[in-house]
Amino acid sequence: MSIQLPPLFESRMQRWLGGEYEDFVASYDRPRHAGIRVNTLKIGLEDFKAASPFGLKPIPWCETGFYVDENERPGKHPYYHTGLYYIQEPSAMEPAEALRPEPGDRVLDLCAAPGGKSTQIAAKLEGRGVLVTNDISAERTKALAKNIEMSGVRNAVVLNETPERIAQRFPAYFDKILIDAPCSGEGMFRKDPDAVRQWEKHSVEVCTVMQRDILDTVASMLAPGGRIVYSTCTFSPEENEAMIALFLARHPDFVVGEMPHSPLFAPGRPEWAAGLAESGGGLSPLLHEPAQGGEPALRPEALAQTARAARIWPHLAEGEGHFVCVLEHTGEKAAREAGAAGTAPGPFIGAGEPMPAAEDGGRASGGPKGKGRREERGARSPRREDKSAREARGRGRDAYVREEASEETVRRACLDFLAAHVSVPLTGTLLISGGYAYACPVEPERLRGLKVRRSGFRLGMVKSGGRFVPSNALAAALSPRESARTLNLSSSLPEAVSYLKGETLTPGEERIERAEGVDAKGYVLVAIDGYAAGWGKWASGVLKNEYPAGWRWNG
Ligand SMILES: C[S@@+](CC[C@H](N)C(=O)[O-])C[C@H]1O[C@@H](n2cnc3c(N)ncnc32)[C@H](O)[C@@H]1O
Repeated sequence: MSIQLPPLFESRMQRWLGGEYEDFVASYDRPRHAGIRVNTLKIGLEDFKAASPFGLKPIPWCETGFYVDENERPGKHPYYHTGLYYIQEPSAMEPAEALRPEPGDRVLDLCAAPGGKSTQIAAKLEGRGVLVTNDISAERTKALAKNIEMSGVRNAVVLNETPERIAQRFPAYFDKILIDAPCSGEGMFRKDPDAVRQWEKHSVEVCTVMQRDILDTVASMLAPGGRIVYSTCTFSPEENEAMIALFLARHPDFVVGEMPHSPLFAPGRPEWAAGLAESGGGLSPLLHEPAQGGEPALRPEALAQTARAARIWPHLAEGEGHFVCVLEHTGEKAAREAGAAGTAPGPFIGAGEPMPAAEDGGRASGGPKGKGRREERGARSPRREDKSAREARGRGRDAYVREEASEETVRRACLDFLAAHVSVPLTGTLLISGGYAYACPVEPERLRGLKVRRSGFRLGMVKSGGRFVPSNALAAALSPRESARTLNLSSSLPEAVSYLKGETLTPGEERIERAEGVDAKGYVLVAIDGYAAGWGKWASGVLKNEYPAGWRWNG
């Protein structure tokens, strides 16, 4: 075997798997499986299948997931940069499927970085409802925010907080919560040899204490009748079945729910956890703590429920090792009125004068722009549009400089920019935070005092001289028909990669597609094969590249 497994891990697995052990270890010598998940916020599934640069083989438990050949280098295609797909390990696609988020839900993804499952949840929300996505690691939330933004998500808040502090602000708030728990990572030994080295450090003992605390805190954030999905990428029963059974003992208002794809996966193994408790063995100190009333911590009826969880085994499925368990709250779900606290309060654009929405809301509708585009945009009066753009410029400079980008200045500049450049039905509260304008999908006061990486959909900021600079998050979330000006590049020509590398392009004026009455000079949405990538600023045949340094194509 090419991987040196920790001896303690080997002996434990041998004991539990018995005759299956040989097949299990043999899987370490087989190549790992690579997957991509189509981002339906930006492209329809059928459109992607038709346009895919890679051979696709469906992943049976995720409709939008496909096995791909890693040698085709999916991270090195312009479509990756336009957020058309996310590169994700196939088994890791199951937890968000089991969560079953629906448009309009309030969802928390607590341990979210770098954002594989958050982007999957966001696609399922279809831009409606709220996604609060969090990670305790400040460094890792940078990648999380980037992935959320590159995927064109408009209704997410990105936090960098402890579960306890989030719970103080969001009691009984969420319909669905995903805990992709920090774990000892045994299921990643094949994918990531470093996980073997990390096993001692992120030991089962340490992880179980963290997992117990996370589960208890999360329970207080779930609305009655809500659903939690708990997942790990490890095999140890202490972190899986035993963890769930201990949770059920402390929280009798939860039951283990059915897994949506259970026939595809192996069941949970309650008997392994029971064996640990009976032998007084096991690597978790929690197994030896008596529950309330002096009863044994692991109760048989709670353990029995964990057979309904799913184990994904590398020797039985085409994916790495995972454990996924659905926890359903038995309380009654309360009906929520549209616009009730915490849901998006409604369009804010144009100070109560929303621009007309694209017919389909503009999502998943990118694609090559048809003839009809100008007609659709014609719904917006070109005269009004021109006037508003002129006013924004005219009022501009001096006023902005004098006001030193006060919140009101940023707010006004943002609204002016949106009015002149995009027609997009934004909802939420227009919030100014850290100099940036955001469309915030939750009541802003909930975020007060929290460490926030993104207060919502980042729209842009005012720079010196009073210029409003739109964010790339705004560009990535638009479809070309929602932009006043677009330059469409072809993925089959070097210009697409040049743009993604941050280079200046020199497109002629005739290539700047624009709404009626809009001249070519100014901010242009740059799209690749009809899918938005970022901004450029066009003047006199030169497109200044505004693609952010941190997103650029390397190598
Ligand atoms: C398995 S990874 C998450 C992967 C992620 N869900 C995805 O799909 O891309 C676990 C994450 O939990 C975070 N974490 C660890 N302890 C945490 C805690 N107490 N609260 C929130 N996040 C935590 C780690 O920083 C790590 O990024």
